[in-house]
Amino acid sequence: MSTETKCNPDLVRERAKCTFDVNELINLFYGSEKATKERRHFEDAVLAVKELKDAIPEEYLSHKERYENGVRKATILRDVYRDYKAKHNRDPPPNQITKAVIKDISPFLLHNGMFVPTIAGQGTPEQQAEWLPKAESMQIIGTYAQTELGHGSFIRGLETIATYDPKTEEFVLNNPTLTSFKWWPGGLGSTVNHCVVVAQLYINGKSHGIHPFIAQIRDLDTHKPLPGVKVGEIGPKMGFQTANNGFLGFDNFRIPRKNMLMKNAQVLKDGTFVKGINEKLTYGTMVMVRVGIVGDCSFYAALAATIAVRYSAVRHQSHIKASEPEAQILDYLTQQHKLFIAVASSHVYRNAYLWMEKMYTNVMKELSQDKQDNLPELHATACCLKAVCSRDAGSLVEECRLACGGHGYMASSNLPLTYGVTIAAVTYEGERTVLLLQTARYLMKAWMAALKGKVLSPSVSYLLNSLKESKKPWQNTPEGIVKGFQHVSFGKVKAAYETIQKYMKQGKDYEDAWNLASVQLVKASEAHSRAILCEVSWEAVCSSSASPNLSRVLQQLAQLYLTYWTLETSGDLLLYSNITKDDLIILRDKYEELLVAIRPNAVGLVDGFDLRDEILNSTLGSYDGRVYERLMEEALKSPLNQETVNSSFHKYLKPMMEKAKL
Ligand SMILES: CCCCCCCCCCC/C=C/C(=O)SCCNC(=O)CCNC(=O)[C@H](O)C(C)(C)COP(=O)(O)OP(=O)(O)OC[C@H]1O[C@@H](n2cnc3c(N)ncnc32)[C@H](O)[C@@H]1OP(=O)(O)O
Ligand SMILES: Cc1cc2nc3c(=O)[nH]c(=O)nc-3n(C[C@H](O)[C@H](O)[C@H](O)COP(=O)(O)OP(=O)(O)OC[C@H]3O[C@@H](n4cnc5c(N)ncnc54)[C@H](O)[C@@H]3O)c2cc1C
Repeated sequence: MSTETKCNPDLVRERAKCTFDVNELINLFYGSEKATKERRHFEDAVLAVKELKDAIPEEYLSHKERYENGVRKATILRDVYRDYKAKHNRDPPPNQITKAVIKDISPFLLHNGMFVPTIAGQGTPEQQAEWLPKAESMQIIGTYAQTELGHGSFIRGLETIATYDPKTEEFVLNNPTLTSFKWWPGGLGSTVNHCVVVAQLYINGKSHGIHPFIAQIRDLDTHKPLPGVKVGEIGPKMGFQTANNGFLGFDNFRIPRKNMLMKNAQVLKDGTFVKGINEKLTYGTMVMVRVGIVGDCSFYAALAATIAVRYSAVRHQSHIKASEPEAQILDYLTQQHKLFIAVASSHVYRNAYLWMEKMYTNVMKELSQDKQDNLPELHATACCLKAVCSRDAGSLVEECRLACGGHGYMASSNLPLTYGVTIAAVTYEGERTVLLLQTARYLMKAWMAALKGKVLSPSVSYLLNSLKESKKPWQNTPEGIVKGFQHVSFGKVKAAYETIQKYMKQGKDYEDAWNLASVQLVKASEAHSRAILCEVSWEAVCSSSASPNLSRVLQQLAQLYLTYWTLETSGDLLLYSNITKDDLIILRDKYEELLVAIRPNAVGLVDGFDLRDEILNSTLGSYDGRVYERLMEEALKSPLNQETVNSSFHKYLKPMMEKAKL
């Protein structure tokens, strides 16, 4: 981190006000002092590589140049990872240094994030032994090719076909229609030479559902597409410019039988299909990534909050009192209302991620012993938390951007790109509504079980309690608010269920009744997610090992989250819990008190995310607060400022002005 010597005096004052030890917060957030040290050490090693520094900001490069620069840096970064592993005999610690290097999204994201994990999770030991060493060492580069032009959400509707030919013991891959073309996979455009292709399996004319296959699509020496492969890049997007998303189609492209990933289901040499214990295990990589996305949401909220809070401490505009100097914009309560929820939410998502990660690890362990009982709960929980956290994180980043006024609109603030990248998570890895409806299926089943008095899984057991406790008075405590959110979820689950029953009594079949109730079903899932986020984060704060000084501030943040959402969803609480108008007024006052209480620690709290200037990559958010200097320095890098008079003056402006004289 930079020293305080050249720091903006407002930030120096802010840091002096902080009531807790920032290093303690950093160590708590990242797990331990050792974890912090190792992470920083690795980040130092990456940032010491001169070739990773960009000569000019990415925004001035063409689409093609941006990609090429991204690949160049991704390969150097990969060497640093490899060297670290060789030296320390372990992988580098979890870190976000790719943000400092690639800025946008790495063309290797899908290789590391989905290609390798799919081989590890869906391959037999023999298949893992064949491909993992090559993939992990980057002898081969891959992606996860599932989505098609015509289908992304409904994966049973995918049209890519893998027909087994027992004579040659091969699968023949085909994309018979335009809509069957793979569309979106990261790195597919120009980077990868392999992919996991998700395709419909046909044996002797019979369909056996979708399965993952490994296909080599480009020559390893020339990188030319292999015969029978049509592949390319899909063009510019809202973000993900360097992710190199691509399209892909096969024309009678043959792959050996062993290239179907067969941990779950198998095709024997003679074409016999052996079903797996649960066909949904084929969707396993998506579950893993959905859990990871909750963690990503914590990072993006932290990044945006760090930029906006530091900027708001440096920025002065207007007066609170006419007699006093212009105020730091962070002193306006409205600004605190916009920003502190982003700080608080980052902690909430982090705790939810750690909680989900544990659930994921347990279920994976159980699956390895052929025990599947807790898989539905994992799937339902990962779906709704991914859906709610990504949408909320996107909104929080946008609110942080807006809170920086005009300068937040500058690319050099890094907030526009951060928004583009964060909001993508609402769609990828399962579109928000679609995932919430998956959770709703689970909730409806849980509700029916609750009505029968059955024992429910831990994440929905509150439905039973709420059934018993619906008459208890509201309590204006964090625990009371958590219960309140559970009552809202309970009320919405019950209402959605009863709506389905109502339509069925009117003669509709279950599917139509489901569709007619689906707005309510989505809202029930959202309420369920909010109840989980509130409960998990409050419990995490209460059981944390933080010192009293830090613990006080973390509790304030967690209470801010609870109170913010109570006020945001007060209508629901009035409808489904025993909260009263008076309780809401008390909580409104409490919320304002929390903003005021958190205010002196705002800069300390974002320093506690320990995001280096290179990761923030923002003129507005640097540790030293040299906002105006940086804005000007970055503007001067514009190619338009490298010449006094641009040629367009002579070509267009001057002739126009002269014509106007005639
Ligand atoms: C740590 C790593 C983090 C780093 C991140 C790096 C990577 C970033 C990636 C960024 C790039 C993005 C990549 C992608 O987007 S890849 C493509 C992702 N695509 C999707 O997510 C598609 C979404 N659609 C689906 O998942 C399915 O189609 C859907 C679940 C919506 C429906 O499937 P299906 O029609 O087959 O199922 P039903 O609705 O009929 O349900 C039947 C029952 O099956 C249960 N089910 C469904 N899915 C699962 C699952 N994954 N696990 C367990 N069980 C599952 C479902 O609940 C039903 O059960 P019941 O019958 O009991 O109700
Ligand atoms: C940046 C980015 C990167 C991606 N990377 C990859 C990748 O590497 N590999 C890959 O395979 N894919 C990738 N994808 C694709 C992504 O997984 C899909 O776009 C996503 O799953 C959504 O599917 P869709 O585009 O078909 O949306 P659609 O399903 O067409 O959604 C459109 C609308 O229809 C609604 N809808 C659809 N079905 C239902 C339903 N059953 N009930 C109610 N409403 C419904 C949705 O809610 C939404 O409002 C990526 C996408 C993005 C944006």
